[in-house]
Amino acid sequence: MCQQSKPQRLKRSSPPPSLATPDRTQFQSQAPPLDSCHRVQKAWLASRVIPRRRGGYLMPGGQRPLNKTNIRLATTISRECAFDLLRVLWGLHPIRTSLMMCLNIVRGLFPAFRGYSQAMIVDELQSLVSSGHFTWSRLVKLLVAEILRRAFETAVDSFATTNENIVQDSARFFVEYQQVAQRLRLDIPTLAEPVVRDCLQESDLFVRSFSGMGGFGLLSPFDFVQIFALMSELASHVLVLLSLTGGCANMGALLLSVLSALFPLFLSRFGFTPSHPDAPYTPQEARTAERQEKLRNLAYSDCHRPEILLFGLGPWILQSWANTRTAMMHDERSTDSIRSSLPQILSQINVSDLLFALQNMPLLLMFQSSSASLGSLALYRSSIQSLVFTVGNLLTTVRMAFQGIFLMGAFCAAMNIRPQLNPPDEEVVSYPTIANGMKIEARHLSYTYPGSKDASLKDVSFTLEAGESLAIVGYNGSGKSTLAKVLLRIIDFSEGDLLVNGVDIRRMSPSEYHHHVTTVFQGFSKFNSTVRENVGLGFVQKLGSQTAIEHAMHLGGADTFVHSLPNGLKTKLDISGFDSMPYPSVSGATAHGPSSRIHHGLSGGEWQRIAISRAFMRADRPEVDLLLFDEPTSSLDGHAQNKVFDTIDKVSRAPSGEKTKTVIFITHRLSTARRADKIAMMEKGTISEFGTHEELLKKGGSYAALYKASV
Ligand SMILES: Nc1ncnc2c1ncn2[C@@H]1O[C@H](COP(=O)(O)OP(=O)(O)OP(=O)(O)O)[C@@H](O)[C@H]1O
Repeated sequence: MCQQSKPQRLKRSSPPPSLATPDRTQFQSQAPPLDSCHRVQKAWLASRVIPRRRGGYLMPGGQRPLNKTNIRLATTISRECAFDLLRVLWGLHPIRTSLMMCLNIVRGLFPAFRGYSQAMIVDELQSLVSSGHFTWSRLVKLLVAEILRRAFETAVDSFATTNENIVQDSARFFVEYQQVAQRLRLDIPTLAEPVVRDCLQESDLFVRSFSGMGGFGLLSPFDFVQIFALMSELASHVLVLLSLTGGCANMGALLLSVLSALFPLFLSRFGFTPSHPDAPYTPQEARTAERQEKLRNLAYSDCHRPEILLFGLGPWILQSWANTRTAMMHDERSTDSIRSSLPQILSQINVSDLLFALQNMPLLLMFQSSSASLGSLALYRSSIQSLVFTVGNLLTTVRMAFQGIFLMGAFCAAMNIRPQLNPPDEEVVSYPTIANGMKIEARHLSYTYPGSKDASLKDVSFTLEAGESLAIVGYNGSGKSTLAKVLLRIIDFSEGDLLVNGVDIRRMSPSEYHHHVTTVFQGFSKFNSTVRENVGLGFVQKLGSQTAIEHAMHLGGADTFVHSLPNGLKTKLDISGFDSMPYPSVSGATAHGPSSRIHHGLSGGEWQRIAISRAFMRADRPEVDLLLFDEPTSSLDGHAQNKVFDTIDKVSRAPSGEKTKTVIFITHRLSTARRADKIAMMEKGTISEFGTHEELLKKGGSYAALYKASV
């Protein structure tokens, strides 16, 4: 299957007609050889082209017209990915899946079998009546036999449904897991590509089709089994009809039969059909569902992406999501097993359906003197109706399957998108550790944001020795944060070189590099969670350690106000500024405990202290060589600000006083900037002045002017 092979790297190349701008990224055309995954990507992309509309692409989820080109593309996708994907899904539960296929084919035979069996009953009754030896006991016996047959059918149906649910659940877990994992792997530049976003959106639709969220074109691979069932049903009806000889043209009897066929409908309208209320949502299930959704959103969220990448939260999110998903599936399965108990099976026997057995009574009475076989008449009638119905169903299913193939293609293509910042496997080098922190050499760096006309970084060059501290200052919009993101390997640069400890940063795996840095972003994340998680996620391995979290909060100056919060570390923080609504439960009580209703808001400065504490969760770890803070104290009072910079200084040194970490901070407070060993003055995307505070003052340039203005 595609996702088992090496993921494809995205590159800029000549765009397809619908992605007309030359800068747009599309799936890489690696030639030669054009491997199977790439063929799927190309076929999926081509299927979105709107014919005769230059540059026109279908919206994600848009229906592909049934034409020659799309049939060819669907065939390519099926050949390259569908069968492999089905094989992997089959491998999750080989026996149950085989059973599911067989049972579906058997279930397809039920309607014809039912009609045939009823015809036999009717014929039997006809011969009883015409022979003049009519006895009620014989009739009751036949009806009981029919009811038992129906009960058997229902039991098989129920077993098949339970089996199918188990198979579908594991398949669903598999595809959802793959999807969430892939989302977490992707970096910001990759996710910024429109074609990647569309692909992920269609892939998401495919994954959702496993949840039974129907709609046209949403057909999971396991629903394809339905096609087999329908075909076996169709074949059985055709066989029955072929086996019937001649036709009885008694219109009155046919009319009577049609009216009696409508009778069950009346019954269901007046509430005789058993209802199947949804299982109530317990508070525990509500909490699990809420957490699962929250983690899924976190994996999908763009605003949290930098910190997820930087703090390496991918595996933690994935694991936590998998735990909640498994718990939910366990709950659903136990509900299913309760449902499949004997009384439940019996209650599923449809009363109105059973009455079908009585439908032929009027016919019998009418034809008791006739030599015509009532059974064959009834069978002929029901087979014709079923045949028409089955053909209609089959056509709809095939049309949905056709659309489903393209969504499956999107899923296979999405699984093979390679994060742009990841170096090719053959070029990867490990992060080289050197003494005293991280040495950074930037040479003529330039960067333009996608879609922007002007470069945000232009010809940026500087060298920072390991253990040195650098303050980046400058006017708003001069490129300071952009430079920070480039240095943190959150975004790429278009031109120039960036060496870290003497090695090209582009040759390092970003996730490995991120182990050696910690940061506070200017627009840091506010997680919709407890204080504990908001701080502890800075070093997820210590998330369970109260001591580590307390220590980080102490360094970040957050301990005092956190201790005064109603639930201390367990206080849920409100990121929206609005109280979140409690989750309703069946009993009318909230799904949360009493304390969890409290979502506490924080001031800007308090949030900033939480973000600083998060960075301090790992700042003093030996493997962390670079501390980068983008305006970390912009909301703090002067006293707190000095304390934070004292702490940064302390953390960046060994107990002996020797510098062990490189520090970079961006600030607008020049009184703070002068604490740094070096200062970079940024103007219009470039470093206009670089040196010590004294050197720059002496120079009398932009920095000196800015400094004089600030004091
Ligand atoms: N995502 C983006 N897409 C396009 N342009 C961007 C984006 N982010 C920033 N820019 C532009 O890049 C330039 C540099 O922005 P940057 O955030 O690096 O400035 P800054 O020096 O950090 O500003 P401030 O002091 O206000 O924080 C600005 O002109 C800004 O408009």
